[in-house]
Amino acid sequence: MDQAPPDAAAPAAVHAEGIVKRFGPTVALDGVRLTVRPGESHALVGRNGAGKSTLVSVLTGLHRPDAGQVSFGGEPAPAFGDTTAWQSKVACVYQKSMVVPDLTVAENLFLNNYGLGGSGAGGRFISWRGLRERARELLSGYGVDVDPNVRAKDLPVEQRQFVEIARALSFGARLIILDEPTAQLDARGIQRLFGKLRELQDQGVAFLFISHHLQEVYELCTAVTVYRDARHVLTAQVADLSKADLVTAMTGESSGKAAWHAAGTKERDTTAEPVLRTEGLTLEGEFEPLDLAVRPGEVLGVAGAAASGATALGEILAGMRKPSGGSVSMHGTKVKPGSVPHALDAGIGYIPEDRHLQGLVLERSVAENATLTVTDQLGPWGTVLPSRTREFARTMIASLDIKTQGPEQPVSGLSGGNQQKVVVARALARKPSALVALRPTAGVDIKSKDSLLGVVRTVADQGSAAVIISDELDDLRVCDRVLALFHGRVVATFGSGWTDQELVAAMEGVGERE
Ligand SMILES: Nc1ncnc2c1ncn2[C@@H]1O[C@H](COP(=O)(O)OP(=O)(O)OP(=O)(O)O)[C@@H](O)[C@H]1O
Repeated sequence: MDQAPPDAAAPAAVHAEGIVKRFGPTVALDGVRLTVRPGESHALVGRNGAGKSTLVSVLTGLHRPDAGQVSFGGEPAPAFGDTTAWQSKVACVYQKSMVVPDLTVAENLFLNNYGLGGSGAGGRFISWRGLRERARELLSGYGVDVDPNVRAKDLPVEQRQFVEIARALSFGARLIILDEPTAQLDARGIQRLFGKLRELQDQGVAFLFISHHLQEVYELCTAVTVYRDARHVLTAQVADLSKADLVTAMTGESSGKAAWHAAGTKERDTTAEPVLRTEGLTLEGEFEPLDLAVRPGEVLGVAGAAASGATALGEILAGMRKPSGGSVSMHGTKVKPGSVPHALDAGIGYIPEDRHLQGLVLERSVAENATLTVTDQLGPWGTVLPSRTREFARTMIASLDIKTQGPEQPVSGLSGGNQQKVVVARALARKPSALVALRPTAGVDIKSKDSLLGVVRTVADQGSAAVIISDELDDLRVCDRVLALFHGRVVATFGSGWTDQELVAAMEGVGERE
């Protein structure tokens, strides 16, 4: 941490005090506070459901708090509903893009703000050339090297985030909230993002950083605030707080060492017939022909960063995409390619990466979502008995530690990490013979991560096969064997006992090991 210390005398970039927010019977925030100083990079951490996203909604004017005050730069927050005024104070870069995919970078930068880009005619006439020039100036002013003529949808995630940050700064905001900004970035992308954030901090921009990756908190942030069960627990300088103390503050328990369910805990029959097999499986432009064999009791890891082809592999195994060649078989029988129902019938359970697009029906209850794939087992002759659905959901809620008011609560009212657990519950509901998980712990807190990966390990120990596709080292630690994919090619194979450095190097295409 080599940044200059934030100016303690200057008014806080944001100060929130006594914030209370209720959703029906749920108290999401119970009198919490937060202060972020100019030029500071401040982490907000806590377990799933602790109240982080709710605070972000309050700080960005999306939710009106039931009690408490917010100020920016020493001035009271704008009136509720005055969107333009809020935009001039604060912006949040979400995992989900806020830019309009079909518009160019320049258009996105000056969306609702054309006067700035044009001739100053108050937005009545748009000077496209002026717009582009102004966009170029603005981006280079913040040191962002992105072509303003490119459509937003063609930008890599990292550059899209830069554009969103530049856009917020152009509205006058001096506080940027980053909600899990590294979720879709590879190691180099993360370093570039962090480099950019440090530069902006030196110019006095303040960041509130929300992440479940504690090592990123230690790398980037100067201060940290912990919420637990809707309450403020601690604010400290990162340098003064050990990781163990931070985890204790988050969980309320003395942490000890996380009990990772290590690979190879049980003797396996290495001659058993594979449950899941691929032969010459390939998707042109994504990955080269791949022969995989996953035996009962085995967890196979496929390690690969964004452009490795790993995601496409997972989607093909789940029947969501068609391969351009080769086959997938279950217990020796070929599975019809590109068909989710056939994959399900063959016994393949799938935990998708994006819970919103592929996982959940948000307005339906936890119970309904958790049982979507097993409605045929919930009552006689195709009926669905609500009592059985609820009972099933209760078991899942308990075993996965899902924080919810109960099985009847709509999934839209759950925190992000708890929604992800419902997706996992749904995949497990059918008791799959092969479980395919794509970055299963994205957005899940450190303690839940442990129990979730433990569930995958248990499913395998009970005789199923499991494939975990991820670039998260913690996800891969439960695996018995890990293949590293780089640009669509297996570049290394690891048994247990790999080091973080070796695996990262292989995923980045700079280390080879057979
Ligand atoms: N719209 C809503 N309706 C009902 N309850 C809600 C709503 N939004 C949030 N909650 C509840 O408020 C609590 C805090 O949720 P919040 O999303 O702020 O947690 P979080 O700390 O961001 O969690 P995560 O790390 O999982 O994203 C949770 O119990 C959640 O179920």
